[in-house]
Amino acid sequence: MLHIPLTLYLLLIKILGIIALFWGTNSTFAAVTKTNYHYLTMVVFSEDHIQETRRRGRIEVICGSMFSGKTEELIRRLKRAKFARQRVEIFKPALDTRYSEEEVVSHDSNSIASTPIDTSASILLFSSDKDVIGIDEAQFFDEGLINVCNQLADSGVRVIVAGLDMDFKRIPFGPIPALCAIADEVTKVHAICVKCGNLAYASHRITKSDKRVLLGEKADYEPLCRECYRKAIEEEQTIQ
Ligand SMILES: Nc1ncnc2c1ncn2[C@@H]1O[C@H](COP(=O)(O)OP(=O)(O)O)[C@@H](O)[C@H]1O
Ligand SMILES: Cc1cn([C@H]2C[C@H](O)[C@@H](COP(=O)(O)O)O2)c(=O)[nH]c1=O
Ligand SMILES: [Zn+2]
Repeated sequence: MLHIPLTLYLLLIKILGIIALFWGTNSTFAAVTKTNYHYLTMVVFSEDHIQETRRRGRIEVICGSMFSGKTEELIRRLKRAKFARQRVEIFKPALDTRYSEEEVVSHDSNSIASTPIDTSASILLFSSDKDVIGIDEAQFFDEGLINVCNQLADSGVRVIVAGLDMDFKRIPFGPIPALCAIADEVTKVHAICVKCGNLAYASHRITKSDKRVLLGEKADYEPLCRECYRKAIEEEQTIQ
């Protein structure tokens, strides 16, 4: 097959796509080229850049199990906002001292400076004149966070919230479910199930403890898919 570089191929498809859009006939060529054009623009040019840079209030939620990449995705969006010279502030619950007291840190050691706070009300105190607010580990905040996020978004701020959607028992965690309901956009991310390699959606607790809040990482939790989670719980129940 003729080897054309990807960029040239994309350009060609784009030009053909534009011709096909104007052509407007129902010929097979037009239909196929239009489909290709829409598919490629969807897949290759999927960055929603306008939403990122235009100052418009909105709530984005990034949720999923442990190790699913929530913090990495949060840091990625916040760093891009900083590159766009937007005024960014990041909060995390003061109780989350796992990797650092001052920074938001991912399992892969990506980090960004943050302000640790005890209650959601403090967010409003530190958010004047900000364009973008990031909040990590939001499951640990009080229910007041829902109103705080709405207030910020209504006043034109882009709010990006990351947090666990479920606790280790798979019960919806803290303010996250309500935040998903009021969000403009929800991104559900997945880890890899450590037992079978499928997509994981739950955080199975390995350590023996029934407390809802138990800070930890790989020694205490493992990401599992639905089937492996069910089997793990069944095994635990037969041992008891
Ligand atoms: N089972 C796993 N599945 C996916 N990523 C994993 C797994 N175990 C470790 N990781 C690492 O965790 C990183 C994601 O970390 P992070 O963004 O802090 O996740 P989260 O905030 O959702 O807990 C991945 O890039 C990967 O390097
Ligand atoms: C499931 C579950 C988790 N936690 C804790 C464990 C970690 O310290 C954080 C989650 O961090 P991550 O960035 O999502 O990996 O929450 C908890 O206290 N209770 C739970 O049920
Ligand atoms: Zn599995």
